[in-house]
Amino acid sequence: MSESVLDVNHLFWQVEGKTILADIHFNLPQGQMLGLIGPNGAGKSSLLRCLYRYILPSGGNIDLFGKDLTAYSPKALARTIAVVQQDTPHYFDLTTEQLVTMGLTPHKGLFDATTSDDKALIEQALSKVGLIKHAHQPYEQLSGGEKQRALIARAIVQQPQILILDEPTNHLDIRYQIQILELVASLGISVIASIHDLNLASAMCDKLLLLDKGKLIAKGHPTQVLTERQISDVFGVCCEVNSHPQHHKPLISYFYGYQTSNKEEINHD
Ligand SMILES: Nc1ncnc2c1ncn2[C@@H]1O[C@H](COP(=O)(O)OP(=O)(O)OP(=O)(O)O)[C@@H](O)[C@H]1O
Repeated sequence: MSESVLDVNHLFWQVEGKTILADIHFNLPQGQMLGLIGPNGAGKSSLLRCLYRYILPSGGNIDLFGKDLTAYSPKALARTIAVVQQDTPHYFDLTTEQLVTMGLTPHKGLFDATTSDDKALIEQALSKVGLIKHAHQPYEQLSGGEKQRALIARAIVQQPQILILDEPTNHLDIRYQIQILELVASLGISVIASIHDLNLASAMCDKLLLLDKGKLIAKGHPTQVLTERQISDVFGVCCEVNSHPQHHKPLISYFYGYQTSNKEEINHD
């Protein structure tokens, strides 16, 4: 069995008297891609924010390579974990290439110059995400999907051991959704990503965590988590789950007609 890089034990987060995360426990095995799924407001971003130490949990603990997350210096943490957040931040005055170069920061001293190896790494990362042609364009001029890909290139340049992605595919067209997640999987590093598209999560992830109202409802292989019953209970939709013809993991077909049944309910009231 592969070694665990991240261990989360009995994690709680309360804010303003509300429990946002309750008793979350899981681990991330070395080299695996773990998908975080659940409806809006389930707590996915909050959990990821705890993992990259943006939020200090109210209880429980997070171990990174067997050491408490709070014991890491900011620089050591940045060398270990790269994060691509859900909302694209603003980087005025930077070209795409300069943004991607920022990935080197945790590996550099204050006066260290960019070496030819660094330049090759940056060019490779830009090429992997299909942005070579945009290298000298201002980052702010990029489309939403291009910005997302630039942030992934920056994370690649950061050479982390763990990559945390909060809805990495939300601005991407279907080709780039598949391509970027395949690229991330091919890096061979451990990944935890929140993903709204359950079929994409099924195809791309080794294991899934299903969250609802801050609680962990299910965890395991996609076939254990993506059952018709669980999808109906948590997302409130009817579906049929079959085996995907290529990867044989769950393929979900959704049924429609919720608006009609809502109207009927409203009329009955
Ligand atoms: N700083 C905060 N203060 C108060 N409530 C918060 C805070 N951060 C998150 N929440 C609440 O915690 C709940 C979970 O939010 P979170 O963003 O983690 O959900 P999510 O699963 O990522 O949702 P989505 O799929 O819509 O992005 C929401 O009800 C949100 O309003």
